[in-house]
Amino acid sequence: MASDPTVIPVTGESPASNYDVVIGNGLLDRLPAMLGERVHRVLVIHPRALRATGDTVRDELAAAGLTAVTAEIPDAEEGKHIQVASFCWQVLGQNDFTRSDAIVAVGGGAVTDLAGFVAATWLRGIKVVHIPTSLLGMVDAAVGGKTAINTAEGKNLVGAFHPPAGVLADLDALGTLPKNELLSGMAEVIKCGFIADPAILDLVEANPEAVADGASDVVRELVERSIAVKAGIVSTDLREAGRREYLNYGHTLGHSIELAERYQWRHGAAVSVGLVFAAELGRMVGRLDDATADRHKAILTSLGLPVTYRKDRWSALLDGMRRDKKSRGDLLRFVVLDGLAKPSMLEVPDTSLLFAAYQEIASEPQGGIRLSL
Ligand SMILES: NC(=O)c1ccc[n+]([C@@H]2O[C@H](COP(=O)([O-])OP(=O)(O)OC[C@H]3O[C@@H](n4cnc5c(N)ncnc54)[C@H](O)[C@@H]3O)[C@@H](O)[C@H]2O)c1
Ligand SMILES: O=C(O)C(=O)C[C@@H](O)[C@H](O)[C@H](O)COP(=O)(O)O
Ligand SMILES: [Zn+2]
Repeated sequence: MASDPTVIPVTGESPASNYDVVIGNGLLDRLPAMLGERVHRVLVIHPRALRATGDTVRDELAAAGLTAVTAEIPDAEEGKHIQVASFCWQVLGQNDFTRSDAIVAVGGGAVTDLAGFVAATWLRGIKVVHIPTSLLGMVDAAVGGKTAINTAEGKNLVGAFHPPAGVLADLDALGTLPKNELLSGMAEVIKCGFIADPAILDLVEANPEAVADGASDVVRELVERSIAVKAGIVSTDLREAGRREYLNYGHTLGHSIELAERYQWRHGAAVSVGLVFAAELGRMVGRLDDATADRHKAILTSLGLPVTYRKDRWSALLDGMRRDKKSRGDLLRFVVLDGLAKPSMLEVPDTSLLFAAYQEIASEPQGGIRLSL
């Protein structure tokens, strides 16, 4: 039997921008109240693959007396494109959307990133509510207000901070999520374990089978703990002036792998390799103990997530990492651990250190195929 929803509050930059992340089963009846009384028109943005869910959300809004239209966008990273944003702006314009209207994003992290970006830019900012349907969307992308599209030069290079008015994480959605997508989301869950909440790591290690079952109580606890980590950080540093950078653990190399793979790797798979790389960096500079460094590879491997990448791609990866948002001029910056749940920043003026750490995770080219998740 489904238990009561859990509500995790997120503090915004002003009291009016505080919002809730609600975690539970079937939560759609809460959507009209989350949108608020002033909203009359709603654009529901969903990927082609989730048309039925998008239609259900539209019908729920219509039943509540709102004017609801849908915009169907390409699936996954193909949706995070300027032409897709432009298509959504066109739909908003043709339907006379005003500043008191809203967008509802229904889908994985790619959809919440794109829809959030459209909401941030239409009339310089309208309300958005996220209904994440993937594990990764629930534990990470829908929370915290980072929105983004990709460009030819790299991942998430254009975007805005635009927090949602609320998030409805309906765990029932995980029932149809393919297993590789569930595991991709687990990479971000494990990231939260290493940077802030080691109980997450203990839970994953103790329950390998339950972790792969989206309906398990273990997955619910992992979702709640991960959202609590993210909510705690973004509540104090929305615009990434400081500790929000820790949420980027594993992403400097991870995003570069996604670009090198033309977005054919799942985000979490690329982050998984990036986490092991960051652990090796931390170990090499003498900050991270061997046991915690080794734990990265062990826990990610136990889930079937990749922990190595092609050695012939180093130069392209380095180019990609230079465009990471944590870079400052020619200086590359990485999140590393000084110990379990002790994230810190490492400035790397000399790329030979990065190359040395990369040797620890480099594989023959065929490794990339085996690990594409
Ligand atoms: N804004 C942030 O803070 C943040 C955080 C983490 C990741 N991200 C971004 O999120 C994206 C990754 O998110 P993702 O892993 O959810 O990818 P995704 O949105 O591409 O979804 C993955 C796949 O799962 C399918 N899917 C989603 N929900 C489903 C369901 N319930 N049933 C069946 N299929 C379903 C989607 O259609 C898609 O094919 C990346 O673009 C990443 O950069 C953003
Ligand atoms: O919320 C954050 O901050 C994060 O860094 C979370 C990451 O998991 C996420 O992938 C994010 O989109 C990366 O952001 P970027 O600033 O490196 O584009
Ligand atoms: Zn991420």
